[in-house]
Amino acid sequence: MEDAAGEPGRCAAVLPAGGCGERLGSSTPKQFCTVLGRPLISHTLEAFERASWIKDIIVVVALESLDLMKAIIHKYGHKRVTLVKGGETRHRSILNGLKVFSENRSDGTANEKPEVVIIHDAVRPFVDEEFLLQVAISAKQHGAAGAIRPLVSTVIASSSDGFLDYSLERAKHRASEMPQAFQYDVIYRSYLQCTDYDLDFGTECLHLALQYSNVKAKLLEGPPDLWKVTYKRDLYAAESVIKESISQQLCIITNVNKDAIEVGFLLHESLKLHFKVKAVSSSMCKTIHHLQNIFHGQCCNFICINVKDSDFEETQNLVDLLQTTNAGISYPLVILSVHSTSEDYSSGINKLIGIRKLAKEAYKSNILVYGLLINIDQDKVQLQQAVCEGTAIITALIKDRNPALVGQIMVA
Ligand SMILES: Nc1ccn([C@@H]2O[C@H](COP(=O)(O)OP(=O)(O)OP(=O)(O)O)[C@@H](O)[C@H]2O)c(=O)n1
Ligand SMILES: O=P(O)(O)OC[C@@H](O)[C@@H](O)[C@@H](O)CO
Repeated sequence: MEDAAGEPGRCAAVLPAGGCGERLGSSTPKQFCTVLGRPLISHTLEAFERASWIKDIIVVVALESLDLMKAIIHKYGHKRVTLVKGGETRHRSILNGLKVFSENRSDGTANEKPEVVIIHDAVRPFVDEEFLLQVAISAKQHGAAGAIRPLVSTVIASSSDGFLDYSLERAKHRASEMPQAFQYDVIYRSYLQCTDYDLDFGTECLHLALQYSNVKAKLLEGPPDLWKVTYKRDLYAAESVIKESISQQLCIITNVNKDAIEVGFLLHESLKLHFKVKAVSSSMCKTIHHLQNIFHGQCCNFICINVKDSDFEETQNLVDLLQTTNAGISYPLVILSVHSTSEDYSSGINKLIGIRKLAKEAYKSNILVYGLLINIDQDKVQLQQAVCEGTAIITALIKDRNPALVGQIMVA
C-alpha cells in the first residue's frame, strides 16, 4: 500500500494460536475446534485475507499443532501465511512471531520487515477489514493502537483475605480487546526489553509499548463482535453469528416454464421480506462465476424451482456446478429443491423420494439439499397461503442449516 498520509505502509499480522484452550474444556485447542464444520482459526484467517494490504500473516502455533495447521492452510487455500512455533505463554508466542521479521530463518531468509504489525488473537474470528485498517493507520501515526470495548461488569480488587478492597469506576475504564497494532520497531524493541515476569504473566501488549518504549497507544472503540472465544458458550455464539451472516441472501433459480416462473415469482415476493433475493434463469447459472456475480461474492442459499414433481434436473445441475467448484469448502450451502404438484401430495412425495439419494451425495461436498412440495392447482388464496408456508419452511431451513434434515421433503 502506498506510504501516503493516512495509509499504514507495509503491514503484517501476527496471530498467536499456540494456546491449549484450557478454559474451553475441550481436548482440542479451541483455535482448532470447528465452527460450522471449519476450524475456528480458518475463519479468522479468512477475515485477514480479505485485507489484501496485509502482506504477511504470521500464525504462531504449538509444535504439536504445526502439521494440523499446515493441513488447514492447504485444505482451505489460505495464502500469505507463515507458520512459527509458539511459546509457553501468549507473550512468548507473540515474540516468536515478531522475530520472523528480524531474525533469519535456517535457510538464511527472513520475512520483509513491516512498518506496522497487527497483533490479533487467532480465536477472535470477527474482525472486519475497515477496523483493521483504522487500527493499522492509527498505529503508524501514534506508534501503537488498540481496540477497546465498554466494560460489561465492574472491575473490583479483592483483599488477600477475600474481601472487597476497592472497585474501579466502570465508566472510566474499558476492556482491552484485539486487534492491536504497532510500529514494528516499537513493539519488537519493547518485547526485547521485557522481563521474564512480563513474558510469563503479562496479558497486555499495549502495556509493554508504554513501559518499555514510552509509547502511549491510541485507543479505538471497536465494534461489538471483537470478543475472544474463551469458553464453550463462545463457540456456540460464534456459530450463530456466522450462520446469521451467511443467511442474509438467496438466489432463486428457475427455468422458463410457466408454472416454474409463477412459483418462482410468488416465492420471490414472499422471500424478499426476509432475505436479499435475486432471481435468475437457470440458463444463467452455467458457471460458478455467473453465480458469484449474482451477489458479487459467495451466495450460500439457493432455491431451485423444478418443473415437474419428479424431475430434479435444475437441482442436479446446480449441485454438479457447486461440487465441481468445491463451493461448499468455506460454509455449508443450502439448496431448496422446490417442486410443484397438481396431484394429491402422497403421489408427489413418492415421486420425489429420489431426492434422498441426490441429497446424500451432495452432503459429501457440504451442500445441504432439502425438498419442498407446493400444490399449484389451488385457488389464488390457497396458493398464496401455501407460498407463505413455503417461505416459513425455507427461512427455517436456511437459518438452521441442520444436516439431519437433508433429503427430507417438506410440504407447503
Ligand atoms: N502459549 C500461548 C497461549 C495462548 N496463545 C494464544 O493467545 C490467544 C489468546 O489467549 P487465550 O484466550 O488465553 O488462549 P488459551 O491460552 O489457549 O486459553 P486458556 O487460557 O483457556 O488455556 C489464543 O489465540 C491462544 O491460542 C498462544 O499463542 N500461545
Ligand atoms: O489473557 P488471555 O490469554 O485469555 O487473552 C489475552 C487478552 O488479555 C488480550 O487478548 C486482550 O485483553 C488484549 O490485550
